[in-house]
Amino acid sequence: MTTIAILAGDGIGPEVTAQARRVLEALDLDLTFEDALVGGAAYFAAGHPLPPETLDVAKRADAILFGAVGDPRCDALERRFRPEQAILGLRAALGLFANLRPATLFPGLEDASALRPEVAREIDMVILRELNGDVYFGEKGFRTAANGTREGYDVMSYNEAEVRRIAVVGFEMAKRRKNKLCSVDKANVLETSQLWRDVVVELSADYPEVALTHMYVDNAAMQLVRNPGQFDVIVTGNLFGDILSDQASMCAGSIGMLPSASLSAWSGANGLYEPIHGSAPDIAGQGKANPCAAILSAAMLLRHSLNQEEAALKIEAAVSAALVAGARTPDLGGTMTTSEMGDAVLAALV
Ligand SMILES: NC(=O)c1ccc[n+]([C@@H]2O[C@H](COP(=O)([O-])OP(=O)(O)OC[C@H]3O[C@@H](n4cnc5c(N)ncnc54)[C@H](O)[C@@H]3O)[C@@H](O)[C@H]2O)c1
Ligand SMILES: CC(C)[C@H](C(=O)O)[C@@H](O)C(=O)O
Ligand SMILES: [Mg+2]
Repeated sequence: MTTIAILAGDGIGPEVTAQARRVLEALDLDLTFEDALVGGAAYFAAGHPLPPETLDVAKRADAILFGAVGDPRCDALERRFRPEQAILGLRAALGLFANLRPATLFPGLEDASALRPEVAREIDMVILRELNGDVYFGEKGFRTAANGTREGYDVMSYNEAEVRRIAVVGFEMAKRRKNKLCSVDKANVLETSQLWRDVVVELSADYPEVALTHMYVDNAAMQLVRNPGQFDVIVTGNLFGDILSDQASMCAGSIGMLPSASLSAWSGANGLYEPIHGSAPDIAGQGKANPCAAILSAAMLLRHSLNQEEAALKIEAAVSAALVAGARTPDLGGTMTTSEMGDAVLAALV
């Protein structure tokens, strides 16, 4: 029996996850679903954004389908109680260091992209984001200097083992795609990035067939909108990957279109799958959220954790067919509700 943990979370999380679940159920794969509270929903119900029972459910499951966490009512809480700590806690507890964020333009979405159609059409990349280190997990705090000046700090660091294991995934992915790996850093300013670059260069000796390039993150942000077609696999740190992937989403039409897989090993066992977007409090409860990123995350779950490539392709083809047929939520310029978009994908599932 295969168990999928459903951690729907806050805001539009439960709305989009429900559609992804419907699609998984329709495939008749003999999956069992186990729901657990996470984020603000868990804080209000159980006093903690990642209660031990939820972590247990996540650890026991064969894979996790995650919605989103974040609730404006929690923004003033002590940090350890904030909803966002739940996703950070899961990534750390499960050792999910490799975050795959594919960005492709589905046919017909040229008009939704923020780029000119002929530029947008070329997007077909994966942003591989390191997920267990960087400034996210360094020492952090507030302090007050003797003169009363307040200071906040977050230490950025990577050790070479952390860089090497994500770089290996980057090279391996590039080998399975177009043999192009672009490592994005800020080595002109940051020692963390200099070590990152040195380690990536050392490793490249093992992958002579992969064309390795390096790009500073500010230039990468510019190149992503100038000519996204130049990228195949981008490998980068936690913070840069977070920012660049939101940016890439608008090149591909909408933040509601980009799925992700968070893996603890190249094989993908026990992964966590979630849209790259957040809980979108501005549209929560209105049926406006695009469920495609969540549905496509379910496809990634089948591919990477359950070894069900055929079923994954079926879901991706159904999303594509629904879009080609004109199915659109408001973010894509349409009027469909979240569940109508789910209906359209289900109807296209063959
Ligand atoms: N992994 C996660 O759980 C995750 C990811 C990002 C942000 N967050 C949290 O979500 C909350 C809101 O953050 P934010 O507003 O910066 O980012 P967001 O991604 O939630 O929303 C940004 C903008 O994109 C829109 N949007 C997002 N997803 C959409 C969808 N599926 N369909 C249509 N439109 C969509 C929103 O309406 C909003 O205008 C915060 O608490 C943040 O910390 C959580
Ligand atoms: C909610 C937040 C902690 C998270 C991140 O920064 O990783 C989000 O932006 C994401 O992209 O998954
Ligand atoms: Mg983000």
